[in-house]
Amino acid sequence: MEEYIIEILNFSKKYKDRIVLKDINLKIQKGKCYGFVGINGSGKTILFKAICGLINPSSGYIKVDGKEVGKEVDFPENVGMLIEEPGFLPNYSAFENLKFLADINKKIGKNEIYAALKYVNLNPHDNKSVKKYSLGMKQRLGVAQAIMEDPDILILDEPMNSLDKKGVKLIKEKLLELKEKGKTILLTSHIAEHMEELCDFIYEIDDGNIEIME
Ligand SMILES: Nc1ncnc2c1ncn2[C@@H]1O[C@H](COP(=O)(O)OP(=O)(O)OP(=O)(O)O)[C@@H](O)[C@H]1O
Repeated sequence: MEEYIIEILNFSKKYKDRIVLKDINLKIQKGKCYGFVGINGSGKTILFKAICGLINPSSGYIKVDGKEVGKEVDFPENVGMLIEEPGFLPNYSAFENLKFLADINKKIGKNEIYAALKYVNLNPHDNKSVKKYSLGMKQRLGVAQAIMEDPDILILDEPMNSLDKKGVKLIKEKLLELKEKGKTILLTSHIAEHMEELCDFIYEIDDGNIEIME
C-alpha cells in the first residue's frame, strides 16, 4: 500500500473575493520529490505555507503525517522549510543565526549546525556577519537552516534562486542525495530543467487548479 505523508483535501484559499486555490486535492508519497510550477502569483507559496501551518485554509484541510495542520498540530513536526527570503539576523554570523533557530526546538546542537553549513559548502567557522553575505550565500544558508534538524519533509520555495552554476549543481546534488535517504521533497522552480532533473512528479498550478504535468 502506498504511504501518503501529506494529504491535501478539498483545500481552498481565498483572500477577500479572490480565490487563489480552489478545491485542491493532492496526496504526497513518502520519499518522492514533487515539483510545483505556475506563473507568478499562481499560489505555489500559499500552498507551501498552508502545509507548514503558516496560513489557515478557507475550507478543506491538510494532514501531515496523519495529523490535521492547524487542528491536531499547529506546525507539523519533521518539516524543514525555505519559504521566501528567510529573515536572518543581519549582524550575526551564519552559525549564530542557525544556533538561535536551533535553540527553539532544542533538537540539535553545535555539531549538527556545523555539519549543515558544511553540507552547503559554507564555512561553519566564518565569523562574518550575514549582512556581508552575497545573495547566493544567504540562499545556501537558507537551505542549511531547512535541513539542519534532519527533517523527513523538505519544503523548498525556489531553493536554487540567486545561485551561480556551481551553487545550483551543489544544491541539486544535495537534494538528490536527500531523496536517496528517503526524504520527501516539495519544491518550486521557474527553471523547467531543474524540475525535470529532480522531480518524480511535476504539478502545475493554474487559475486556482492543480494538475499533474505529463
Ligand atoms: N496575505 C495575502 N493577502 C492577500 N492576497 C495574498 C496574500 N498572500 C498572497 N496573496 C495572493 O495570493 C496569490 C498567490 O500568491 P503566491 O505567493 O502563492 O504566488 P506564487 O505562485 O508563489 O508566486 P511567485 O512565483 O511569484 O513566487 C497572489 O495573487 C498574491 O497576491
